[in-house]
Amino acid sequence: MTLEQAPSHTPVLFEEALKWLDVRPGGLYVDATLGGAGHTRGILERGGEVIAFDQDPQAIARAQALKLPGLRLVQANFRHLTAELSRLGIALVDGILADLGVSSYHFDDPARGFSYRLEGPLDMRMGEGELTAGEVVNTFDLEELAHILRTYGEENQAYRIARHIVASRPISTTTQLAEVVRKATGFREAGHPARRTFQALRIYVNDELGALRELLEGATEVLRPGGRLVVISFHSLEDRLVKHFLREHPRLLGLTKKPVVPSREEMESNPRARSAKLRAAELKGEGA
Ligand SMILES: C[S@@+](CC[C@H](N)C(=O)[O-])C[C@H]1O[C@@H](n2cnc3c(N)ncnc32)[C@H](O)[C@@H]1O
Repeated sequence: MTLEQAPSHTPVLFEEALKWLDVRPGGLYVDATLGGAGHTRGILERGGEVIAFDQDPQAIARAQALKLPGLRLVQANFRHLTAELSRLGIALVDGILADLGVSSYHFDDPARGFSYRLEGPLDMRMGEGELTAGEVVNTFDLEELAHILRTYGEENQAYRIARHIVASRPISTTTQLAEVVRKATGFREAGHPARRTFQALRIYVNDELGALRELLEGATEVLRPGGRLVVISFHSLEDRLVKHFLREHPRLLGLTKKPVVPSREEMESNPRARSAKLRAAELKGEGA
């Protein structure tokens, strides 16, 4: 089964996330990444109330249609966590969950431009930002492009790929870009050679690492003492950022020495889960 064919709504590390979040009846939780509402439903089923964020209007609309009691929806980037909560009159919450990145809905919809296997426009915006992957690919200079591919894709052949991109302009679709990368790299490796290029563009277009940093900072301001922060990440850049933040923040107590990873069964049944890493921390008490 390819990534694109994975069931559209299978939440990753479902039981583990709810366990580390320590969901209690009557508690108030933030799901910073609503997506298909899988984790949100789990929290609601355990008696928690949820304020769920998603920057994608389609995710919000799908969840609205479910009319789930105990769920409040916020269409916003999670980097605005504290401002949005204060707009709702909420000072403190009992737990915050973030299941980062794009959802299977994004990969499955060729029009969103996330998949290098499905023909679509070079968009890759999760929310309503202005910058598209097409603009980056077609207007950024060689050095900028190579920097993006190296930094956010950890791509060894960044300069070579960037040179081919510049020489092949204009590039208007996902599969055209994938083909340019394939030619540039000489298709030597296992997996699709465009995977890292697509990851890099997506992270850059959505400023994923900047938003994550602000979410983590915000979380330390709105968690009640003893409240839990649980983050599931899908690539090493995110995981590194989360690991260091949880270790180094003076108000957080790390709960997971090593990241929690999916079972073999979960990895086999849901390919998207393969690279998932969960880390959890607790906000220290006032006197700690
Ligand atoms: C991996 S999916 C979450 C799946 C969800 N946990 C479930 O069980 O269905 C991530 C979701 O978070 C959203 N998202 C990613 N980054 C975001 C951000 N900075 N602010 C708000 N939403 C974001 C995406 O639009 C996507 O719908």
